This record gives sequence, structure tokens and C-alpha cells, in this order.
Amino acid sequence: MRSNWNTSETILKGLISKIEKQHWDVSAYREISTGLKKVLDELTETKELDFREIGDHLYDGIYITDGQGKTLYVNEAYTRITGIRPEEVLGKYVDELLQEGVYFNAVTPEVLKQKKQVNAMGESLRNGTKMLVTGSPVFDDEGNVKKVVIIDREITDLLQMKANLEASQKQIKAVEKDKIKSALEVEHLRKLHFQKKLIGNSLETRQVIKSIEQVASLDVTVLITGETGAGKEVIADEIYQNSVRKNGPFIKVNCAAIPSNLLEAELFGYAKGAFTGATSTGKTGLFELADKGTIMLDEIGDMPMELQSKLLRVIQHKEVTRIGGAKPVKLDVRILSATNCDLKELVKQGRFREDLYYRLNVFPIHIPPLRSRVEDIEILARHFMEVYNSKYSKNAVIEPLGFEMLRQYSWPGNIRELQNIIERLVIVSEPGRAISNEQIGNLLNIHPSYMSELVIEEMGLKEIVNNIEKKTIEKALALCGSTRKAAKVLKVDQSTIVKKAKRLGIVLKDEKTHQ
Ligand SMILES: Nc1ncnc2c1ncn2[C@@H]1O[C@H](COP(=O)(O)OP(=O)(O)OP(=O)(O)O)[C@@H](O)[C@H]1O
Repeated sequence: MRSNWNTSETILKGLISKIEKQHWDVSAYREISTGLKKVLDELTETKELDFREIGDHLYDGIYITDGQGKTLYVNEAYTRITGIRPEEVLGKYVDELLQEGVYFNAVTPEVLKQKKQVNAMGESLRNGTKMLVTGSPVFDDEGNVKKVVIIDREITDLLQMKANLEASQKQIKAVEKDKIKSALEVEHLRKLHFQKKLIGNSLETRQVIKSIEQVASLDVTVLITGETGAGKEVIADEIYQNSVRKNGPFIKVNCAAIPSNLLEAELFGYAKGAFTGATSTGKTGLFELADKGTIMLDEIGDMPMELQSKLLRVIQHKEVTRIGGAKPVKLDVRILSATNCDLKELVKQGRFREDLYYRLNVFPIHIPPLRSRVEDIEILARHFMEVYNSKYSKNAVIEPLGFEMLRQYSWPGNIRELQNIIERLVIVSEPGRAISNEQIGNLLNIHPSYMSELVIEEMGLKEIVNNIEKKTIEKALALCGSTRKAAKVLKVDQSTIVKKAKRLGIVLKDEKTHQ
């Protein structure tokens, strides 16, 4: 085709020059000359659009045959994709090439047959390249197919990319599934953790619950005080659970459990290379981790003085500077602190900063010891029985007198101790038998002669209660010397003492003495 253009060009140029040299009539001369120049311009323009040149710059392969299937043209991309060189196919018929096995499948015969566009998937016999083949017919004025243009689009990379994409999508799905699973797990653990709701119905516990309700949703600092095992952490959990920060982090730090030389780095973190042995990346402190959430500083009374100053700065400026760090980091953290120490006393002794004490003690909640909220003991004991019966698949029960023994005990370890005792009682319980008072006494390490002489295994409850009543009244009479004084001590009417004494067989030796 390129040569055709060149020939036409040459011929036309010659013609124009010949015509220009003849002395023709001027108008004829102009007409021929203008017409020929126009043809020349068009030819030059067409030459500019040399489709071979363009074809060789296409990324897709092109294969063109005439209406009989004779190969007229292949571009460079065709050779790249199929591995078939132009000289192997040019001038040859597609049927012939199929017989020779140059390719095993061809779209051209189909296009010639169907006289419409045909699409197919192909694969090169030479190099295995996969391609999408589109064959389109080109018609002459009579509607006959004069050419077939085949476009081979390489899709090996595309297929590979698709496979990669599918693999990545699978991986993403697996990761997402994992993420959902672990989120559910965290939620489950969180729920389990927070299932330890604050239990109790004593006036004291109800007061604590009221305080929690008042303060939880307000973003204020709370100081929780109470003996060890009394439930300070349970209170902190309740505050967090009922606060607006309940979806944020909740970081608990036991200031007494971390050696004081490590506590600063734990709480405030350190910058990279802050000291010998510091990791190259530095360390994020617990305060930073608690950002947008809540931090509970347990055993705050054990915080060393030098850290107290730093903590005060964190509270005042709402920012933290890592050890060895230059820039402070802004913080949005709610602080709950807890202690079983008398912080006021520590302030007096100069062991706790007074300014920090006031900063922490914005809203104080005190949880009294279990011995002073006796009403809670049975409810808590029943709750823990349920928990451990279910945990150990048991069906242990405590009888009324057993609960009375639990109520009498002083519980120095508070609810933690009660929980522990109930767990042990459930473990040692035998099927079909209620937990004996002796078992309770053994665990509590109480063997008061008072109890052992009043409670005898084969006695019924009524008899035991009568026994206790009798001994109590006798003791009061002996101590007080009169029914009137004994009645006052026992907070009953004198007539009640007299009636009970008669019923229980207490001999009021000298009526005069006892009045
Ligand atoms: N009111 C309550 N209802 C149910 N369980 C409770 C209650 N109070 C405390 N507990 C349970 O008793 C145990 C001790 O409670 P917690 O850890 O809150 O005590 P604490 O005052 O923080 O103790 P410490 O000062 O030793 O840290 C925990 O297992 C807790 O779940």
C-alpha cells in the first residue's frame, strides 16, 4: 500500500509538471492543475494516516485477510502476542495455515461464513499466550465481505490479574471474617467481664449505686475508696460501662503491682532512644493508649511522689510528654482512681501530694466493708453459689443457719474472700447433701464454742434457734442482772424476756433481782 501511494504521488507530480510546461488554454490549464493538486493533497494526507505505521504501534494484534481468507497484513503486536512472524502467514490462506498447524483455530472462516462480528477466546500454540479474538467483516458496495479484520487482545496478564484479584479478595474476606470474629470475641469477653454487676441491696450498696448513676455519664474524675476486695474495681467497671466513653478503651493500671522504676515508662511511655535499652521505636504509654477512653489508676496511694507531680501535670494540661520526648501529646482521658489507703492521712504524712489529692477526689465514692453491710452477704453468697454451681456443674445449697454463720463472720478480705469461700464450698459439696455448718466453720476457721454447743447436727432449725435464744437471754441476764436491763440490751420489752424465759425454761431465780 505504501508503494501504491508513492507511485501515485510520483505519477501525479510528473503529470502536473508536464501540464505546467504545455501552453494550454489558461482556464483548462488552471482546472487540470487545481484538480491534480487537490488529488495530490488528499494523497499526501492519506499518506500521513499510513495504517501500517499506525498498526505497528498498536498494543493489540491485527490480522487482515481479503474476502477469500488470504492474509494481507499482520502488525508487530500480532507477532509479539502469537509468536507467528509475518512471512509465515502473508499471502497464505487461513484454511491452508490451519492445515499446516500454524494455528489450530481461526475466527476468519467464521466471520466469512456468518458475515458478522465474531468473538472467541484463543491461545497461541507457540507461547501459550491467551487472547480475546474479535473478527469483523468489511463489506464492499454489493454487501460482499471484502476484508476480515481480526484483533487479538492479549489477556494472559488480565487473567493473571483477575486471578490475583480473586485471591486478594478471598484474603480480604478471610481477614474481614477474622476481624468480625475477634470483634465478637472481644465483645463476648467484655460482656463476660462486665457481667460481674454490682450486687447487693443494703442501704450502703444502694447509696453507692446511686452515686454511680449520678457520676457515670458526667466526664468527671472519680476517686473510689474502700478496703481490699470490697468492690472498687466493680464500681469502676460500672462507671465506665455507663459512661459516654463505653466504646472507647478502658485501661486499668495497678500502680502497686508495677515496680516504681518502670511505672513512669508504663504510664507515660518513652521517646525512641530515650535511654540505654530503650527500643528504637519508643513506647506508647498507657495514658496515650487510653486516649478517648478511660484509665483506672488502682492503688493510687502507692504512686511514688515524683510520678505524682507528672500525673498532676497530665491532669492539669491534658497532655503527656514521653520520657525523653520533646513534644507533648494532647490527651482526652477520663481518670478513675482507687485506693484502700486513707489518702488524707498520706497527705498529712507528706507521702501524697495534696494538690493531686484534690484533683483526683472531684467525686468520691466510698464502698464500706462487707462486715458493715451484712444485708448483702446472703445475696452475694447466693449469687456466687449460682456462678460456681454452673461453673462446676454442681447443685450445692447452703441452709439458713449456714447463711447466719456467713453473716456472723467479719470478712477481712471482703467480697473477694466471700467469693473465694463460696467457690471452695461448692467444690467440696457432695451431691444430694447441703453444705454443712461444719464445712462452713472449717473454711472460715471459726469454731466458736458458742456455735458448736448450740448447733448439733441432728437438731432442727427451730430447736437450734430456741437454743440460741435461751443462751442469749441467759447471758444477758447474767451480765445485766435484771430482766429490765437485759430487755434494754436485747432491744425487746421486759415482758418478752419474761415470757421467753418461761417458755425456754429459764429459771428466774429471784424475781426481785430480775426486775
Ligand atoms: N457488689 C459486688 N457484686 C458482685 N461481685 C462483687 C461485688 N463487689 C466485689 N465483687 C467481686 O469481688 C471481687 C473483688 O472485687 P474488686 O476487685 O472490685 O475489689 P477491690 O476493692 O478493687 O479490691 P483491691 O483493692 O484488692 O483491688 C471481684 O471478683 C468482684 O467481681
